[in-house]
Amino acid sequence: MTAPVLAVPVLTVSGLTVRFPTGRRSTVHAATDVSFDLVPGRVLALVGESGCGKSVLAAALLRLLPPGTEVSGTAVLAGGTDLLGAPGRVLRRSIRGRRVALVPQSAATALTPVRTVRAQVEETVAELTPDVDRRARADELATRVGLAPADLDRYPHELSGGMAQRVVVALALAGDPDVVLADEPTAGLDRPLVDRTLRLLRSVADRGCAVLLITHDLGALQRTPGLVDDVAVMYAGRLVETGPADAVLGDPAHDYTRALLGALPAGGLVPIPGIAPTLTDLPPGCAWHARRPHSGACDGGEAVHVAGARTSRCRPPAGARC
Ligand SMILES: Nc1ncnc2c1ncn2[C@@H]1O[C@H](COP(=O)(O)OP(=O)(O)OP(=O)(O)O)[C@@H](O)[C@H]1O
Ligand code: NI
Repeated sequence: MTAPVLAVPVLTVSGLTVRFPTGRRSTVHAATDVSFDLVPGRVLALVGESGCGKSVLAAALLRLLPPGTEVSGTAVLAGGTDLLGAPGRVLRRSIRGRRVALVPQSAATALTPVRTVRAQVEETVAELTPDVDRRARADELATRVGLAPADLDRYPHELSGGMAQRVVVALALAGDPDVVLADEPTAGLDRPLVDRTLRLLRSVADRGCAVLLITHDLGALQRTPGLVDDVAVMYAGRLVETGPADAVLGDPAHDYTRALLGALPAGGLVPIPGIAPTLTDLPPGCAWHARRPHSGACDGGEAVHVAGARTSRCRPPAGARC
């Protein structure tokens, strides 16, 4: 019997906490004590309702949050650089785009309308890898994301939404990053394009990148098994459940994950009960418990239960040790 190959993370996020002071007594608790690993060749989907802190998490990792934001915790790349602690100069020169790249939410706003796509891709190539032939590299990146090199000679408005989305993935791949953070890359796309974009990100991981896919489209993950490897469920700024995708989506441990799945067409379109908490005014203890006090599905505590590769707050997954 061969021993299992241990996956070595390329990015280890520990205790990431983000606070936006918004007034004399008011603070947005956008992310609280978030920990996860990103592993080469794997896609981790970060899911949760609108406003739960997903985008803030990605922006924190790239240090794109406004001045005055309070960020604590660590996010350590293989080799030792802490994304949250490294000087801005180091981030700009050797990390952003080169080791950690972002696929933004909207291709339309990421691309300049007045220049051809080729000009924009070649500019990024020249900036990140000045020694390579930029035209050849741009063509290679286009092919890699499923575009014809001739497509690059068009202006952004001449591309379909799906093609524009491919261009921003090509831009993210230009510096050959180890980590790709994709923030709602399928927002506003129709179902075939959602599936195509997700398959593209799967192929990016299959070539060795670690991918964080932020999405609230749980349905897309459910209808194509194998698209993502792992799932982290975020609620009110905290990860309430993490684990392999088939386990989390097929047999959720946390009541909130069950509620999210139940709100999908396949789950019966049951609205998530109660209202999402305000992140300036979180209850002590478990915020989901406060929303569903009589569900019997939560002990109201904050304990993280662990079973193999799965974790769940409040409610143990099968086989958990407490
Ligand atoms: N600069 C800021 N100042 C104050 N609050 C902010 C700031 N940026 C984000 N927030 C708040 O942080 C919380 C988390 O926002 P975030 O954009 O991360 O949510 P999300 O999970 O990505 O939602 P969506 O799925 O709608 O994109 C929200 O309450 C938001 O209003
Ligand atoms: Ni709870």
